[in-house]
Amino acid sequence: MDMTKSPDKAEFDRAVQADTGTLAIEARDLVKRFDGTVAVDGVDISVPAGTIYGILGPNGAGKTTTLRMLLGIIDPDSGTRKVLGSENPHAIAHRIGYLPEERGLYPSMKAVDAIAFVGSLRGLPRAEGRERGRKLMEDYGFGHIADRQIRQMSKGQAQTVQLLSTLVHKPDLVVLDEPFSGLDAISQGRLEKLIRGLATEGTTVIFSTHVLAHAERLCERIAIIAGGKVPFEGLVSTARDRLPPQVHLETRNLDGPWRSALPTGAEPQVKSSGGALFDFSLTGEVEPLLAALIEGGAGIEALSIERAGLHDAFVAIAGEAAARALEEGTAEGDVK
Ligand SMILES: Nc1ncnc2c1ncn2[C@@H]1O[C@H](COP(=O)(O)OP(=O)(O)OP(=O)(O)O)[C@@H](O)[C@H]1O
Repeated sequence: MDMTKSPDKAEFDRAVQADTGTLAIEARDLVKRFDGTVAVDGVDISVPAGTIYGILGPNGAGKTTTLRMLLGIIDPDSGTRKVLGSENPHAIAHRIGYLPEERGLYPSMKAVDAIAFVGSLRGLPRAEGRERGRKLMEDYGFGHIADRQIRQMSKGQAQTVQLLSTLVHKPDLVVLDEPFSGLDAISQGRLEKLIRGLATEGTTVIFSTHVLAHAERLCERIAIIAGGKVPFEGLVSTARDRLPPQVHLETRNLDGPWRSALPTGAEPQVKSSGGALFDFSLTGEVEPLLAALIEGGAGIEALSIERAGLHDAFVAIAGEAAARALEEGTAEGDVK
């Protein structure tokens, strides 16, 4: 599906620009081939400034390649990208923090020195980097290991230090490639909090993930990517609204005039107590349904109406195979 021409996306972009005048990232129709094989095939991305954005897809979908094109590490074969208002990502590198998929800091460096070193690559004087690095470590609850060498740290601790190093020069945009991979449940929760805090302070965050729950909890907008294509780009709520809400209804009575208010095909499961259970998709408004149930004497015992979750929306948008690949790519220990 060509989302560039999708009315809801075009409308949202216009609304975003009218509201804030700012998209931190605007990429259109990015294409990248490796040895003749298309890795990324027409990706569109619109990230409003100060928001959290997720690129969601299974292994090999094209997430890293997309992020690298946005950063200017590789150039697209075609398409356009504008990052923090610039069409040349290198010109604004000092305003970006990047956690690459490949992890690694110098093992012999102390944490504060490693953070200062990464900051210096983005133009921050080392002494200031060390000072800020210590503060970042303390704020994160890592003050007690600020002077420990990277080699003496656990994998998760070292990864967190690397993440903090991407923030030391106070970037306007933070790009995180699979930041949750390899972290235990508690560290993942703390990272979610850190990301939320960044956005609250006005920093734009874009991250890739193959775990739906992180995207669902954190993001305002997402791109769903599968096989290099983006079948959905937009608000998480818009993705969820692709599917009708699900109604679960329990009634004391089995029959009555109220039954005509239920969609055709909503077959009851008869309860031994005489009532019935119904599960069906809400096709119209809630109020008329509720009125018909009450006035028609259904005897409501329980009623819940649930919006579709991102998982079901993902299946509807990207298909069963992509959803299975997403789940299979979820490494053991990943927290959902
Ligand atoms: N430098 C490269 N040379 C050749 N093929 C590449 C290169 N980089 C990526 N690819 C291929 O492009 C496709 C997309 O890879 P990419 O790393 O962007 O996916 P991803 O969604 O980030 O997956 P993962 O989570 O596994 O890293 C894959 O088929 C991959 O094998």
